[in-house]
Amino acid sequence: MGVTVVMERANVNTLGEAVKKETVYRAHQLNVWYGEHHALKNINLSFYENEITAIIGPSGCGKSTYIKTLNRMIELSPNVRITGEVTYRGRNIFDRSYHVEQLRTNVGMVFQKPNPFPKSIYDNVAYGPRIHGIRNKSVLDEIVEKSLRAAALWDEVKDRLHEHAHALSGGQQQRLCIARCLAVEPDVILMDEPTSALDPISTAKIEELMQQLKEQYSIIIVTHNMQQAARISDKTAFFLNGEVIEYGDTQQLFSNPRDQRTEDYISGRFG
Ligand SMILES: Nc1ncnc2c1ncn2[C@@H]1O[C@H](COP(=O)(O)OP(=O)(O)OP(=O)(O)O)[C@@H](O)[C@H]1O
Repeated sequence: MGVTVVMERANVNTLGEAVKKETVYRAHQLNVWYGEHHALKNINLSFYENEITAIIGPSGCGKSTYIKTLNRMIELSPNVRITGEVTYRGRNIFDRSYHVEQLRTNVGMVFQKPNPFPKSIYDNVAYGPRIHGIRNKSVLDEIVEKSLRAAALWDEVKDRLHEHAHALSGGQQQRLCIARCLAVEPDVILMDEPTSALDPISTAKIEELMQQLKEQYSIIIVTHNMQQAARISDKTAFFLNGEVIEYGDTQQLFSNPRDQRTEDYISGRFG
C-alpha cells in the first residue's frame, strides 16, 4: 500500500518572492472505481492558477481517469463509482446542483489525437461561441481571429479559414483544437498527451504555446514524456497504481525526488 505524499511549497516569482496563487482544483480523498477495479485511491491534490501541472506515471496508473474526473467526463464510462470530493474554484463538482455544462465551459480539454470537427477551420473555432448563442458575424470573426492567434495558428491559416480542417497537418490540427478550446474563454485547459501523436517540430510549437497560455490559463497535462514534463511544467504529480506517490515543484521532483518509487520511475527503472 503506497503512501500519498502531498508536498506544497510556496510559489516563488522570478525575483524569488513568495506569491500566493489561487487554488483552482482541489481533490480530497477522491476514489474512483470502474466496476470492481479501484482506479484512483484516496487522491489529495491541488492545482493552482497560472501554472502548468504535469501528471506522469506508467501506463494504467490512472492519469487519464484523473483528468477525466476533473471535467466529469468520467461519468460517461459505464459502472463508475466515485467517492470523495473534487472542488473547482471552491465548489464540489459532484454536488447535485452543479451544472456539468458550466464546468465544461470553464474547463476545456485537448485530447491525444487531434479531433477537429469535420467542418471548416473557421467553423471549428466558431462552434463553441455559436452554441453559446453568438450569431453576430463580426463578433464571431473577432473571436476566431483572437483564438487562432492565441493558439499560434493565425498566420498559417488566415487565408484559408474556409478550408476543411482535415486539410491541416496533425500539428496544425492540434493547435486548431486548442484554438477551439480557447474560443469559449475557459479558465482551465486539460490536456491528455496532446503531443504524443505529433512530430518534434509540432511538439515544440505546442510546448512553446503552453508557456504563453499559462499567463492566462491554468493547464493540467498528462504526459508519458518525462523530458516534456521537466521542460514545461511548474508542478508534477507522479501517479502509480492509482495513487499519488509524490507531488511537488517539477525541478525538485526531477532533481531530488523524495520517494524511491519516483526516483526509480524517472530514472527509467520501470514504466
Ligand atoms: N472505462 C473503463 N472501464 C474499466 N476499466 C478502465 C476503464 N478506463 C480505464 N480503466 C482501467 O483503469 C486503470 C487506469 O486507466 P487510465 O486510462 O486512467 O490509465 P493511464 O495512466 O491514463 O494509462 P495510459 O498511460 O496507458 O493512458 C487501468 O487499469 C485501466 O485498465
